Amino acid sequence: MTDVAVDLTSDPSEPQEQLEAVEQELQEVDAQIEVLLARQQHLQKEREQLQYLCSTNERAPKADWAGKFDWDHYLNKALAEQYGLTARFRPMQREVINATLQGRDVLCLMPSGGGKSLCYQMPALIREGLTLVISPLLSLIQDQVDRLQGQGVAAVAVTSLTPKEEVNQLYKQIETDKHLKLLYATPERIVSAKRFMGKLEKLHKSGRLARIAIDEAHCCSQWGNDFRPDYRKLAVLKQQFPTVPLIALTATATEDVCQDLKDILQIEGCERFKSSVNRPNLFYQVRPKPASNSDLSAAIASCIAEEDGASGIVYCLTRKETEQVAVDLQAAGISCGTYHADMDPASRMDIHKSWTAGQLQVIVATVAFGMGIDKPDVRFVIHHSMSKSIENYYQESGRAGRDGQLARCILFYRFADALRQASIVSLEPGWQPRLMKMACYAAAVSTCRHSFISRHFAEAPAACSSHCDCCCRPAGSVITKDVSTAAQDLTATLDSFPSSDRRATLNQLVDRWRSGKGVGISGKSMSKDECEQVVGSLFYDGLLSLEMGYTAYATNSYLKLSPKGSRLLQGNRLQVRQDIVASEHHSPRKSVKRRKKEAGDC
Ligand SMILES: Nc1ncnc2c1ncn2[C@@H]1O[C@H](COP(=O)(O)OP(=O)(O)OP(=O)(O)O)[C@@H](O)[C@H]1O
Repeated sequence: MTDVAVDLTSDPSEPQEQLEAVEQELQEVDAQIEVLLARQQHLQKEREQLQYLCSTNERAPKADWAGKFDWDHYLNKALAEQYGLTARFRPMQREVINATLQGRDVLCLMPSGGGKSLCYQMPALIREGLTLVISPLLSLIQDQVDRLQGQGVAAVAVTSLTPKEEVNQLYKQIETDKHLKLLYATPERIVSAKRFMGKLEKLHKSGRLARIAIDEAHCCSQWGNDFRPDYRKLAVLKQQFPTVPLIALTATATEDVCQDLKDILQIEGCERFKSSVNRPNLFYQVRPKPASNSDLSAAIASCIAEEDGASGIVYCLTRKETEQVAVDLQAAGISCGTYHADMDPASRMDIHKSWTAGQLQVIVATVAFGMGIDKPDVRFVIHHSMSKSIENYYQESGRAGRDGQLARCILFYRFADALRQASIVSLEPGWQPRLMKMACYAAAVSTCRHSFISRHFAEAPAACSSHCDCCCRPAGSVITKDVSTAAQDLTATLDSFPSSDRRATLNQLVDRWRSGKGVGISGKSMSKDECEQVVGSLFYDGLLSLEMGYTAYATNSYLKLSPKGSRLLQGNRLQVRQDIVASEHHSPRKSVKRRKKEAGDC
């Protein structure tokens, strides 16, 4: 910065020039002041955050979170009085609550239905101040607020559905009502409503913003199963309120996702609690999916008939499928309704309510029927088509058996569905390994399904106790078949496609193979279903790979010989698993009883 000396005795044209120079310099000074003020603000926040980290480290070096705390009595009392539960916490709940009450940032990984809501509601109930809860879904928010208000807890929500006049009223209440305990909002409100953030700032300054809870925190990560761009921007919360303890909760986060969400939410030094993902009361089963829609609907109807009228969900891939399956199930005498994103919100809510109240036995839905379903007695979740990842499947099927009683999770699978899913999700980042893993789960015939899921979430293999079809399968029901001749014929068939890309859709490949127009005749002797199974086996074993083709109207999945494939085929022998249990239909209750008698577990 230079000083400008104004000489008023010089040429009269000069003061004008000098004035301009002074004004210009003043503008520069203003700009610099702005930069410095912003820097000052940033440093003040950073100082606040560092002071907070130093003080929390001093206050609670490494507490025994399961130990005794001053507030134990109040927790037990609130559990009994507010929730009508007899002072028994579920695994990890007490530890999480203690850490957050101690002022720590917390990452809480608990399975679906494990009781995450209690972990942030309980501290809100027994302490002064307001807890801000960020939740992704309006229906989920509404459900929670209704329930809390029903228990006499002062909870409100500000969402896009709140009428404008009510928003103004709520903003006033947030400022003045010292008894308000929980404030629910969607991430969009944090990210785009400046006025809302302004209110939170004021609340923070007055010392009343007690904690922040981020439900379904895996939505922060693009590696997670439900990525929502606005969740990424929640970084602003720790930047604006560094001293306010933050608790992030999720049921489905792999290690990568955990790291990602800790970075995004800026809770690197948080306490992390993880309870096992294993849901021992769920019986997992995969059944071969019939090729025809009517056979499939009949198979689903027969699964439901085994349930003696108990409540359940059937997940389909598309809106059209939900409608067709619902018609078929109704024709089979099953009371059901559909739920998908194209329905108007009021109809969706009606169906949801009738199902929750037990007036409808089954809800046939797309995954739009998702987070926040809290019906404890769902006895079965049937997947008409595979999910796009293990995380998604775990979460969708996990809506069964939230009461801890035995429930069934049945997936109908055929290899074509993996390719169908691929064409739907192929624009999502990191979709291929996730889909591949899900296909491997579905195609497995002898790997314990509970262990498969546990390993996926980096846990030790779960003790299954015969709660999956693989562990209940009688010896000899799975054979290993030598399909090396078929594999060679199939490769030659792929080679007979135009040399520019040598790729084919599943139908093109199977049709040409069976017509014998490729090289070799093995395809001629097999049914379409068998051919599809062999192609699937080669895909899981890495001989075939996927390639996506995009046109203006459609996305197609093509199969190609992978580089690994041509290397493996040189040996000319290929062992491929072949599932021969097409006619096997387990009843888990019977199987579990039978297996317990046999006392031989997996
Ligand atoms: N300690 C407890 N004892 C008995 N029931 C409990 C306890 N804690 C929570 N619950 C009940 O368990 C059910 C599931 O709880 P909650 O909705 O918090 O699960 P969640 O972990 O958020 O599941 P999701 O991830 O599927 O939303 C609720 O009905 C809740 O009232």
